[in-house]
Amino acid sequence: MRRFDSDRLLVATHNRGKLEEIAKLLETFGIAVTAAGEMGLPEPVETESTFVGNARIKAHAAAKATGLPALADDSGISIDALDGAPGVYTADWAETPQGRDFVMAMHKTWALLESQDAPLPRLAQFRCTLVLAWPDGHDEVFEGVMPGQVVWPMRGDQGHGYDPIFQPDGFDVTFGEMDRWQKNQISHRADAFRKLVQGCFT
Ligand SMILES: O=c1nc[nH]c2c1ncn2[C@H]1C[C@H](O)[C@@H](COP(=O)(O)OP(=O)(O)OP(=O)(O)O)O1
Ligand SMILES: [Mg+2]
Repeated sequence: MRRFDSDRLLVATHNRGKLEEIAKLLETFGIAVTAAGEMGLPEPVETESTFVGNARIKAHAAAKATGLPALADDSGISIDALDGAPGVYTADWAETPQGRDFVMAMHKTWALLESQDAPLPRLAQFRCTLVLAWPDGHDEVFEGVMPGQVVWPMRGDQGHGYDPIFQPDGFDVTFGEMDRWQKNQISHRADAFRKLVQGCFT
């Protein structure tokens, strides 16, 4: 495993909610973040059907374009009663001609569960795959998971994406109701970051 040895890391995401969480997670280790958007890097098309495949596309595109190591996060929610959907397509379910609409996507998700009469609790996992890529093509992969359930109605406005309908195991609040930095200590992203830090920063 290759060690990352700098006080600044390029993060290949165009999602502001994710970026804030990642910046906070890295701050703990004295690492500042540069976002791909700030460097004018384009958002690559995510053509793979796995989290790791799409994280690799994003991380390697940014590393190649800049000559710097780059970190990408591909994530999503997998719902048991929907055979793991939306999964890799979590962001796609929110796409509209006007941009992403997560409220619409959450309605769609719940309506689908209702139409299938899915039993309660509606078990689900948030997953996060991190890829740290170097310009020479080498990379490291780390995966995190947070089990929980999809709930309705939507609750809370603290987070981003599908946070208002995801209640993590062991809590009676949704990610959307949780203090953002508390979420950031227990989430799928935090789980993957713990492994990244163990593998590459220490
Ligand atoms: O902690 C989370 N809390 C709520 N929702 C979340 C979370 N983590 C991922 N999600 C959802 C929304 C996101 O849109 C999609 C991931 O899609 P994904 O392609 O990995 O990210 P993205 O397109 O938003 O940004 P980018 O690819 O530039 O990193 O899953
Ligand atoms: Mg994306």
